[in-house]
Amino acid sequence: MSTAASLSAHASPPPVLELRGVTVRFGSVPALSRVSLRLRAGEVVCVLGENGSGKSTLVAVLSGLQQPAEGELLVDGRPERFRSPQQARACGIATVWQDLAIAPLMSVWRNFFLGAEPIRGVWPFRRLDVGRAEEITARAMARVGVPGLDPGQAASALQAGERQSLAIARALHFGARVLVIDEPTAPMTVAQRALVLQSVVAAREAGLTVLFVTHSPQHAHLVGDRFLLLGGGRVAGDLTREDVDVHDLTRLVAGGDELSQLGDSLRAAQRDRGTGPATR
Ligand SMILES: Nc1ncnc2c1ncn2[C@@H]1O[C@H](COP(=O)(O)OP(=O)(O)OP(=O)(O)O)[C@@H](O)[C@H]1O
Repeated sequence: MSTAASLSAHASPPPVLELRGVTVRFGSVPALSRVSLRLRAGEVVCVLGENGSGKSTLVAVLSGLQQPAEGELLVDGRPERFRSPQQARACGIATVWQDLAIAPLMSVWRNFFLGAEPIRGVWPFRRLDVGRAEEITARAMARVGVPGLDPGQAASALQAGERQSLAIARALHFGARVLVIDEPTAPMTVAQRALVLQSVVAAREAGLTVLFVTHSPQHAHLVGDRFLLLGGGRVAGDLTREDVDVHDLTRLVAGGDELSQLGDSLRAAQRDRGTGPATR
């Protein structure tokens, strides 16, 4: 094997999704400032930060709702420019929004398929295969930790966590590769919150990459492999599970200045160890 061929054979695959120096401004206010991040296959990266730190703007960029003023977005190492959420979806990026738009009067299975329902028979005798649609929906929901759900019931009967699970199950079923989840800030029971976390774990087990935006360091530490800390629209820290325990993470998210200082010293330490990412 030639040197070049052996190098490429051993090169690690590019990140599934990468941002390089992304800046978003609203008027003169930068909501994101030169943000770089890399999402690798099968990892859960949690995004944490105070109100106004840029979390929603980051979600908007990744989901094609907001185009950056500067910087690059790469999918599998290829530069992409999302001009709409459809383009992000076509690249396998599914976003589960806080305030999910569901059709409350339609059944759970109808909401699951939304236009992609299984059909049986041949034209002109084509029929919607309701039995199969219900079976697929029930199986997909069980996979994300909601077993025994009646897929025929109205979606309005679902609680907040179950609605998130439905959206995650849908993304899994329809072949998303990256799941961007904006955890609802609205009050939820512990059981409903647990469902969202369970769905995150199920997505990772299915090999998906997950970017999980949460206000809770405790939730982040339960499911995350890495923690991206935003402060004032900048990446103030990019930490692994080995870097921080849940108490450190909680303290860091609560204290902005300390967070940036710790982020700086951790990045310096990573550079010294040669383990840090090149662009941060
Ligand atoms: N459409 C907009 N027009 C003007 N400024 C905006 C807009 N959206 C966000 N901003 C500003 O950009 C900054 C980042 O906001 P963003 O909503 O991304 O933060 P966040 O971390 O998601 O906050 P929260 O946790 O409160 O949702 C804030 O200063 C916010 O006021």
